[in-house]
Amino acid sequence: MTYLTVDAGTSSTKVCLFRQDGSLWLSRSVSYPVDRPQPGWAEQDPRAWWQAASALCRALLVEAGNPPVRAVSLSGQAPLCVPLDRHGQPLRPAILWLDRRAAPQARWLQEHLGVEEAVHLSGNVLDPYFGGVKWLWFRREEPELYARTWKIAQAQTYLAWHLTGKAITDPSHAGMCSPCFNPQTRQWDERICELMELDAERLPEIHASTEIIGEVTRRAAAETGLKAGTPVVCGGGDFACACLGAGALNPGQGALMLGTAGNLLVPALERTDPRLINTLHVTGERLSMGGVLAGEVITWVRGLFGNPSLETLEAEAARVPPGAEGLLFLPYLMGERTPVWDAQARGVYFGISSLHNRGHFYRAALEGVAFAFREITSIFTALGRPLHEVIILDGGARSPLWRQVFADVLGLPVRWRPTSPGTSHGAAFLAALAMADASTRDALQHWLEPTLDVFPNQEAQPTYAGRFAVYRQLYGRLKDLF
Ligand SMILES: Nc1ncnc2c1ncn2[C@@H]1O[C@H](COP(=O)(O)OP(=O)(O)O)[C@@H](O)[C@H]1O
Ligand SMILES: O=C(CO)[C@@H](O)[C@H](O)COP(=O)(O)O
Repeated sequence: MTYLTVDAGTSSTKVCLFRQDGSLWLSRSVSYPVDRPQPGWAEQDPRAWWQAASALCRALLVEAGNPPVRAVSLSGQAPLCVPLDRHGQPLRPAILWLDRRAAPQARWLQEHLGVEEAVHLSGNVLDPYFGGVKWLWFRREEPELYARTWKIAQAQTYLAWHLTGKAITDPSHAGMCSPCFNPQTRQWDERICELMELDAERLPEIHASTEIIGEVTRRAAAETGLKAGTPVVCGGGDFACACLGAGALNPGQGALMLGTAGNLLVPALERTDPRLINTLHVTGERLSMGGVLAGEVITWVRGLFGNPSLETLEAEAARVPPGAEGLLFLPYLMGERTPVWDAQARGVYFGISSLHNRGHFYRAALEGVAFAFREITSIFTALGRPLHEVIILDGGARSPLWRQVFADVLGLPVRWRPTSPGTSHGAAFLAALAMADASTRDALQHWLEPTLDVFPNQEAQPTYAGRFAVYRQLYGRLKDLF
């Protein structure tokens, strides 16, 4: 028996096949672009997710010799605006989590709902990043399309619809759709939807992440090679599945997910803080995270230099000393979320001199993302939950230099599981829980391989402390100029 996972990420869709003991059997992905029709906008064709998912399922099942699949589990990027018509067809390109076009709608909500009330009700500030704010842009700016909308989906909803014909989501996704979700009732907040003149009927049903939401239909079976009737498990946001898949279960542990986005995730905080993103975990408890731009920064810097290989860039950056000889990078290429919540902010290379070469620019980019996370670790410390270690996972975690930079900048051990598929591992474990093959979260420990660890290099600490002090001041001094 196997579990099959589908993860619709920002840069690619990944399909993985796991054995029932949790070990990875096969994993494949198909990449697609992010479209940027205007500055600050980011869109994607949702059909690319299903085309990739169905083709990968077929290929993987053939490659594995068509093993029985016990359940399929889903994860995806969020929060998005993906309006679907009655036939499940996308009415426009998906508005991605990266997209900050809804700044005027965030301002309208600040005036008519108020930030304090939004934080009180949903745990989160009012920013164009959040799903509900994006939905308000859609309803106001594209009323004809809104009138034809059956459901406003997430990537997970869209995959689930193709597999089962049902439009669902889960609390980890819904919590990112502030201010339209109430974490107390774990349902859409109808009062706020009414204020926004948004019809709550057009939102997907919320199910627990470990719930079986349906079965693979005959049509989906023909498209994917899965057997009709295979159970489909709800799953969760890629960030929440990453936190589970990292095995970050104990106080003092944080999961550092490095996809296009970077998320530093901590479950079960006693109190939330609006500088962070606050949602619910796939396990049902609270989940708080710092969210910054990560892999997108790498893709961008590579592109600037004509797309040399990551190995070449990494080797050049490794020859540059910690602190990049005075070159500092603010990674706010698409505005920034935590902790500054500023859609207008932009990236900055600061302190450029004629000494600096490509290796310096690459190293400064790696260090800039790590500094952004050091701001987040200091918030967790202030909340009484200091981190003692981070477990790093997903695309960017494959970089040995970045793992060392994180250890040095955060001053924490950085642990990594080389063969774990990160986010998808968490989604697969949700399938095991849903099928009652695992009964408690502790069973996850048996699924996870030992970590490969890096520790802070003491010699780098004074340099990074000094550079972080400058990093912290930079945004404050520049923010009125963006
Ligand atoms: N060796 C590496 N060093 C740094 N970044 C990397 C490396 N390998 C992949 N990445 C980054 O990881 C991201 C892809 O990770 P992935 O987990 O697949 O993301 P997503 O879920 O957003 O599709 C890309 O943005 C890429 O730049
Ligand atoms: O916005 C968030 C949460 O901070 C992201 O986790 C998105 O869900 C995108 O994830 P990736 O596609 O980068 O993995």
